[in-house]
Amino acid sequence: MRGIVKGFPGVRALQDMRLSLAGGEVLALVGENGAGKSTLMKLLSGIHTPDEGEFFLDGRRVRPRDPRHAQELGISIIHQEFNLMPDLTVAQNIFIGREPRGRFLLRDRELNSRAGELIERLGLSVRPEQTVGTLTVAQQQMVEIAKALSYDARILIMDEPTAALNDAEVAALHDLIRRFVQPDTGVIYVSHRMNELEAVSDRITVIRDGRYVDTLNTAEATMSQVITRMVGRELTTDVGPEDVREDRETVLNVTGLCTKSLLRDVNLRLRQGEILGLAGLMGAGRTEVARALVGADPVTSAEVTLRGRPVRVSNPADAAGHGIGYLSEDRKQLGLLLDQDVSSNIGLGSLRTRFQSFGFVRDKAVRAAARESVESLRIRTPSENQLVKHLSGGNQQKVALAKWLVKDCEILIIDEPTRGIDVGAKEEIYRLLNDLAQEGKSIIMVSSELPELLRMSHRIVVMSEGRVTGELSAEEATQEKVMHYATLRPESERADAA
Ligand SMILES: Nc1ncnc2c1ncn2[C@@H]1O[C@H](COP(=O)(O)OP(=O)(O)OP(=O)(O)O)[C@@H](O)[C@H]1O
Repeated sequence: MRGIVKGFPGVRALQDMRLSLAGGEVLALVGENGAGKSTLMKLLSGIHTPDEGEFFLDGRRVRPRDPRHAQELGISIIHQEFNLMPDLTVAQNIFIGREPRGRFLLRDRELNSRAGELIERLGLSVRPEQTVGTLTVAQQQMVEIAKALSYDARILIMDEPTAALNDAEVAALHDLIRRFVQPDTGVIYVSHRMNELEAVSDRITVIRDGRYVDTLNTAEATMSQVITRMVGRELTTDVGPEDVREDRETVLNVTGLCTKSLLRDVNLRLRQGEILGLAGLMGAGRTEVARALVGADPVTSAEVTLRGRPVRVSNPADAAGHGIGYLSEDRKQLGLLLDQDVSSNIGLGSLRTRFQSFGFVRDKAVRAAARESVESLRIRTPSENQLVKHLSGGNQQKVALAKWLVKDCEILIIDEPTRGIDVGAKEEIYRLLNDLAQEGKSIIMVSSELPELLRMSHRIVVMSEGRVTGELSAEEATQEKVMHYATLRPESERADAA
């Protein structure tokens, strides 16, 4: 691709952009939130059309008109949010819209056998007749890959494919990518996770502010070179938790938290000014704890006290009323109003408490607070008046976080706060969280990125299969110790103790 220009109203998303993918390679595409990665990939896969620029495939000039045309050219894209039908089987999803004709039973048998071949070729751990809705996120992603392959894709684009995967699943995905790459196929891998680039890519193309910056050979590059090119400045990564005194008041105390589906007898204590990390593998129950605490899911039993006083939190609005903020891990449910502007979204949660006097909303104050957040979190937007739906994924996440930072909560429960957020902005968020803790706010942070938890938490509570299996202070916590507790089967632990 060369000379690519793409604009949206008020935004120059890409200018004079270029990119080349060789046969047999995995090319990583990196850049800050809003740098233009998704836009570039959407041009390549025919979702948007460029204002200017040329595409060449095997030296021949092409122009993907629409997604179907791109697919015919052998270009497939797997988005962060999958395009799968949960009620259909794996085989039906792979061949959706292309089912063989003929009698129903025969048709299903042929579908299953064709899907079976694909699955075997890729060595996937799913069966053709499984219903997609019952699969894990990692397995659903495998179905997406099988689907892309069934179109004889030669170029496979993966947009942040590991955002919802655990370490073992990431390794399995990287294996799969390696198997997919043949001399005449290639993969473009968009990710914010620097350590994965080293593991999976051959070359790394860096873009910044919609422009091409550089392409490096992964084997020869250091990650700090990549990061410096990405953010255009040196990054300091020295923040970590400041000490919290042991004698600080307990703000939130939870005992015997149980839910119907998963949680068994969870006990948690959160002190003032503390960042408490919640660790565990996917499905361990971390998100369930967060949701139960803010009343987003029903609990079967729990005793919750806030500064020693028993409280009952029956829904997230209730929680907010008690000064408990909750940032969901789910992008689609971040609590953003996509059709409203950045400023309204940031101010929304605090209208009554911060931005209202004599019944009038102080619009100027809301805008000033929004501008401050835009600056401190480096939210990439033409102004605070831009509609949130026009922001890139990572920038939407920042707006969601800003909403809670502005609201001035006593307790902040944040689930995967830096998912999809670029390295530079991560540092800003860590700094802000630390400042909040210093001011005496208390934070529960759920994250599947262990290095992030180890760096940020004063204490780490580890869960497995719906129970708390261990607790580690910042001094004693290591990756190995956390993993030990995270993989402990609570039953066997009890057997050990006996
Ligand atoms: N439909 C649209 N209308 C207006 N602006 C848009 C639209 N789509 C993208 N943009 C803008 O184009 C720029 C590039 O966005 P893009 O989604 O490509 O970034 P990205 O590099 O993928 O970011 P992230 O890492 O956050 O996913 C951003 O400033 C974004 O706000």
